[in-house]
Amino acid sequence: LRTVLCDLLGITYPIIQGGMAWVATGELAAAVSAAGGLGIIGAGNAPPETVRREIHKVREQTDRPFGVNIYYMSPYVEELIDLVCAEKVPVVTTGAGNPGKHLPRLKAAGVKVIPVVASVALAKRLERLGVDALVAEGMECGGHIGEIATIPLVPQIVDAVHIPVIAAGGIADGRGLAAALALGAAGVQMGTRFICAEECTVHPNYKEAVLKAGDRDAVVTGMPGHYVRVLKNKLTRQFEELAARGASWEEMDRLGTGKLRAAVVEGDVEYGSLMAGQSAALVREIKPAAAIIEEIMAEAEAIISRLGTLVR
Ligand SMILES: O=C(O)COc1ccc(-c2c[nH]c(CNC(=O)Nc3ncc(Sc4ccccn4)s3)n2)cc1
Repeated sequence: LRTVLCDLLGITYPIIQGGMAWVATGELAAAVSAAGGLGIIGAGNAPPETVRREIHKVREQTDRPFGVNIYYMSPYVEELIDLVCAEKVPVVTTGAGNPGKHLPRLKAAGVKVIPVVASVALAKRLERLGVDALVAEGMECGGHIGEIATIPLVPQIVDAVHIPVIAAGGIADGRGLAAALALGAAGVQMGTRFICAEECTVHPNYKEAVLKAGDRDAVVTGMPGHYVRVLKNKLTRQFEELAARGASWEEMDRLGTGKLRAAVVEGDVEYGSLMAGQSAALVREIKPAAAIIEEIMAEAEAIISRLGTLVR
């Protein structure tokens, strides 16, 4: 099962691991890339020297393509663009902002640029600016969410652009990959599923919380324009109280700051921000990244061949 995405990025399987802040370190990205997917380092708000160390970790482990996700609310965006161009990072994904102004430099450095978008308008704007592909992220995803679910969003973006579209949001197994291909996507990006990869370096408590999550535990907190999907815990109840009394964005932001780190590094599952998507309830086991990818590919191929017989 190969798609245009495999040819565009030089990867074996059309599976991208999301560049989650604090979660997607070099260890995880290297394991996913070595297994034939595209591993991505999550730069988050980290300074360039930290990201450079993660890039070198990946390069020590594999020659396969990998990427860096640049979070456009980071104070280090300019330095990170310099870094990925200097390091000739094969792929850059971007989140929470518009990478348009950096495209000329990234393209000149031979970097493939794949922005994450949650709307058709932004998808069209970015295609016109010359990006190589797009991740269409439905609101089932973990972390900051848009307003449109994956099944309606992906085909609308597929219809609106001529570049490859990668489906994200609520996908964690071969059924999700088969569904994404049926929607016209050229591959999938998964975040929550890879939190429970053996090589992911988050605190075991965080992984445990994902394994235990049920269908209704990945709840939306925050306020209009700033919604974030996380696993229900004492922190989400504090956000609910703030929302109930009409707190300002600043108050919400103060409550949320440092909480993702608390969950990832200290394993604080009570008051940390356990960012995860609605697919958490589908993640039942911690496995090596290679096993996760192999299992998803086998399941998707079986479904697609069965669909063939059904249709025939
Ligand atoms: O219109 C424009 O100019 C650009 O507007 C945009 C608005 C939204 C997006 C967008 C949607 N989805 C994404 C990618 N998803 C995400 O970025 N998801 C995130 N989850 C949790 C985050 S919290 C965080 C991050 C770093 C450090 C610490 N905490 S970021 N980006 C992209 C562009």
